[in-house]
Amino acid sequence: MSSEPVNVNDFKELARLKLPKMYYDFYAGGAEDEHTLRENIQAFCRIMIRPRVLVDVSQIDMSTTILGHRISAPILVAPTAGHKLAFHEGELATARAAAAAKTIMILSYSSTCSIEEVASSCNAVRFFQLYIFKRRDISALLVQRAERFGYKAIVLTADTPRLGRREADIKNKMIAPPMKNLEGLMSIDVNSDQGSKLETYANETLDASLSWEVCPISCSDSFYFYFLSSLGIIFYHPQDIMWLRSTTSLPILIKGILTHEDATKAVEGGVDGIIVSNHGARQLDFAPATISVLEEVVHAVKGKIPVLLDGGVRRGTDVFKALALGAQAVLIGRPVLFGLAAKGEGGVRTVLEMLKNELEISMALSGCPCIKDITRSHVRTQHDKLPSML
Ligand SMILES: Cc1cc2nc3c(=O)[nH]c(=O)nc-3n(C[C@H](O)[C@H](O)[C@H](O)COP(=O)(O)O)c2cc1C
Ligand SMILES: CCCCC(=O)C(=O)O
Repeated sequence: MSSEPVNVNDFKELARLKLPKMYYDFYAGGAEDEHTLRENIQAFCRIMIRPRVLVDVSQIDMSTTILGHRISAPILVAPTAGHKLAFHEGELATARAAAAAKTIMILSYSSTCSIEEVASSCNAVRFFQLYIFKRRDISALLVQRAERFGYKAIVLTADTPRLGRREADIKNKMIAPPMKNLEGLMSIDVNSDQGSKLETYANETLDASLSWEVCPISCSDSFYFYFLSSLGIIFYHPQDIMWLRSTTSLPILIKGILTHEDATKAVEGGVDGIIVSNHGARQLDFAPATISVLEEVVHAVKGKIPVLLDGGVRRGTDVFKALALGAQAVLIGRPVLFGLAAKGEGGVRTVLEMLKNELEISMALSGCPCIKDITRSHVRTQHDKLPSML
């Protein structure tokens, strides 16, 4: 491509030209037939915006607050593995770009720069994404390191009891990117010579028994516990989430929720936020497009905790649509990786700026000067029956 990129999608082609095929496929690919990968994008296209005119939009304020942290726009950096496969400075470059954009970066546990290196590289607000390993002591240690180094929340990814079948990675015999946080704790080498080594590594190490299973809350020394149980009232809590809580005082968000059933369990389980996500369509093919189930989750949550969304966000209008359907903010995954591969830190900055600029113009042209002005009535989904469609 000879000309400069003018939108986020242009970065994908630039990245393809720069990256070795194995890495490009790893970043771009989805699970199996990639039906959900396409749907994540196409479902946004089926939603129309209902603009209002003659609203004073001479000042647009995109700033918002997530878990008490003020950011310049509701667009966060999603946790993604292996940034050094894209650019030699890896997550340090991404973190600096997030700081420049005044937004939050969620660092993947499988980052190629460590929790500590990223913390000292910039003053972006950072969250830390976690998987729970069979070796729980290692997960607990990572959480404690993140907390000590100033990360502000733990994002527990719940959609990966096993790694999805990413067929390009299987064909390419994808190797696991070097995971700096695990140095000295766990080997990422696998014996197998077949298929995706990343998949083998993940399936050997991640704890697939993680569940919502509940146990009675253990506060046996509490007067209230005796009092309430004497009335037959007992509180039950999901024990795995309780375990995570016991390792940290940070807020916990659950990433990978797609149904009202799980959203309700998350609220009852006392988590601090939900990320509606299908892991960028890399796990279960034929999982629904995230934007198509956002409202279902938002209704179940009833405003008790923040709901965020990722998957297929490529335009400012996509951000606008997600906010109209009840998300507090969105996360972007691949656009950041493609920006990083194409132009390093500057590429990630440009990607974030492009989306912010597009959101700004979408708000202006829809008659929404502030984030809170974006409401459900600013979009029309295929399920809405409006007089204009009858
Ligand atoms: C190359 C790649 C690596 C990823 N690694 C992780 C990860 O380590 N942990 C995680 O929770 N999600 C991971 N994800 C999923 C993202 O956090 C996010 O859900 C997804 O990329 C959003 O969709 P989008 O790429 O269409 O924006 C990864 C996604 C990609 C593309
Ligand atoms: C075991 C590392 C998994 C990284 C990941 O979540 C992804 O590639 O989607």
